[in-house]
Amino acid sequence: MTETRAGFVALIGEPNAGKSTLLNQMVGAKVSIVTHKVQTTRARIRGIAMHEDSQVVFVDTPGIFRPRRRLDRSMVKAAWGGAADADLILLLIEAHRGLTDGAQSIIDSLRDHAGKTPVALVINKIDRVKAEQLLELSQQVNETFPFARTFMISAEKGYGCGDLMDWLAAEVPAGPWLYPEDQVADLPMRMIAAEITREKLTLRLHEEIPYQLTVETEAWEEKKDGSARVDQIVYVARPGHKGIVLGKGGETIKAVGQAARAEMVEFMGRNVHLFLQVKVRENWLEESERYSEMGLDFRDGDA
Ligand SMILES: Nc1nc2c(ncn2[C@@H]2O[C@H](COP(=O)(O)OP(=O)(O)OP(=O)(O)O)[C@@H](O)[C@H]2O)c(=O)[nH]1
Repeated sequence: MTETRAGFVALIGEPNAGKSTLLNQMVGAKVSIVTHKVQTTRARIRGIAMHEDSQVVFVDTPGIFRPRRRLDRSMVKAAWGGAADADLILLLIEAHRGLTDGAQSIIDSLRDHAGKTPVALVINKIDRVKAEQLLELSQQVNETFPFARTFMISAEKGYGCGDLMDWLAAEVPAGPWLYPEDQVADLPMRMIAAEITREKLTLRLHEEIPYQLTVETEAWEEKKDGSARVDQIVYVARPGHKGIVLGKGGETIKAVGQAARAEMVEFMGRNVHLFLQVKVRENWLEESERYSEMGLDFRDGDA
């Protein structure tokens, strides 16, 4: 019997570094929704890649950025918690932007938060620069932190992604798979569906609220006629937000539901019946139970 391996890989980087694009490339499906809107992702499982006998579970974090408001600080804390709990961390930087202030501040935080978790530097978007520039940048960034490895990739074109995947598959710890093989196919669909709805909410609502809401696919039922019934709950952090998400006479949630359903139909290529409910869940960021359901453990909360 061959030995199985499995582990969590946290993707960190400035907004737009290409985390979602890389995930899509590695997982081989449109698991993570690529959007031009910044900071749309929060710590959670974003995709599972099976590579030979390894199961690599990618955890995406919100754009780790410098906190300005209180909410941002708790988001950043959660993001770093997700990163430190992972088996490996990938720091994505953009080749053409180089070592930006934002990237530098993430590297500074890595010193405080990464602990013993190995961090690999992933220089993305190499299709946008010349080779000399790349070597110089790699050297410059490597002087700032003891990265376990450096990869130069183009997430969009797939360059270098195979080597990165080989490395991840070899580096995750030996052990049983975290998700049964037959669930791996199903789990992303539920996550994709939740992500689609969250994206529609983000596009429709004011700036502040989207970071304080989360969407979960509660139930997924396969119908005899080939369609799927999808029940989702939109959790908001404050009672006052419920009304905003619902909108006047339920207008907002209805429009979000229609847009999300249309995208799900297109994505899955079959009919979908989508049911959305809005519930209040205060302090959801601290709810470790929810996070552990997603494969993350936020027990001590001050990682
Ligand atoms: N030229 C080039 N563009 C890329 C590459 N990878 C990603 N992009 C583009 O960069 C933009 C941002 O990519 P995303 O994958 O959404 O970035 P992200 O880090 O997930 O962003 P957030 O979720 O907002 O933090 C998109 O327009 C991608 O098409 C690459 O290798 N080369």
